Amino acid sequence: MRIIGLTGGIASGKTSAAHLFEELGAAVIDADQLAREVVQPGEEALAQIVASFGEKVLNPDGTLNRAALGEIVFADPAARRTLEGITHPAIKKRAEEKLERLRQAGTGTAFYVAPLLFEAGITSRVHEVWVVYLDRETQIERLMARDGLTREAALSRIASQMPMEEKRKLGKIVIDNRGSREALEAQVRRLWREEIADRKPGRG
Ligand SMILES: CC(C)(COP(=O)(O)OP(=O)(O)OC[C@H]1O[C@@H](n2cnc3c(N)ncnc32)[C@H](O)[C@@H]1O)[C@@H](O)C(=O)NCCC(=O)NCCS
Ligand SMILES: Nc1ncnc2c1ncn2[C@@H]1O[C@H](COP(=O)(O)OP(=O)(O)OP(=O)(O)O)[C@@H](O)[C@H]1O
Repeated sequence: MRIIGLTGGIASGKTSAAHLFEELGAAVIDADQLAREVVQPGEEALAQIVASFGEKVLNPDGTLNRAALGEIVFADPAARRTLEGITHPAIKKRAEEKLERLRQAGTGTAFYVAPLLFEAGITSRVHEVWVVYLDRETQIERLMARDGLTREAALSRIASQMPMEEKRKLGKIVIDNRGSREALEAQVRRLWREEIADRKPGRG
């Protein structure tokens, strides 16, 4: 099974691109989604987060208060590393399980969508890396609009990741998402045809 790592900066359009590949028939595993699964009530990672950050990162119903935890970790690199030390092993384990299931199902190509593919050193687990690229100003605008963040909060999230210009240089393929949604879709369709369907007929 060929595993393509799909990465890019925050709000670059990874999820949007992945959905388009999925519509074309690709298998997709999304690290952000796994990150949500591993902190559900009852999961070991949630207990560890509470032990490290206190009850203030919980909602009254016992679920993780993501906004409260986000405010802490995107303002404090040491706190972010603590959180990553808890969540990343659990995310990686779950990703391996999902990849194994896809492999057993005879999947040809799977996308592993992960914002921190380079930062977390997961590149060795994928066969190639594709990067969704965006210029900084559009990135700030889309991030503020999607998450309702102030410019300052958006900038601190962006600063917690490897700069987009660096990520761009590391991609085997760069998907340019500065343009419209239609332009993104056109690139995805072309890549699907040229890089996946024509190379390996059949499902993803
Ligand atoms: C801090 C948390 C609770 C904030 O939750 P929130 O719902 O606001 O954001 P969400 O999880 O949807 O992430 C949005 C984007 O933030 C960026 N981001 C998330 N975690 C990190 C991080 N540790 N470092 C840098 N950027 C990050 C990514 O680009 C991600 O796509 C959450 O992001 C989290 O648990 N992060 C730690 C786990 C992690 O590293 N996830 C990234 C996938 S491996
Ligand atoms: N070409 C585009 N034109 C306009 N808006 C777009 C375009 N592509 C994506 N968006 C919007 O930009 C925002 C970020 O896109 P998306 O959520 O796909 O990014 P992401 O890389 O998965 O982000 P994150 O790292 O935070 O998970 C979303 O609100 C999405 O709808």
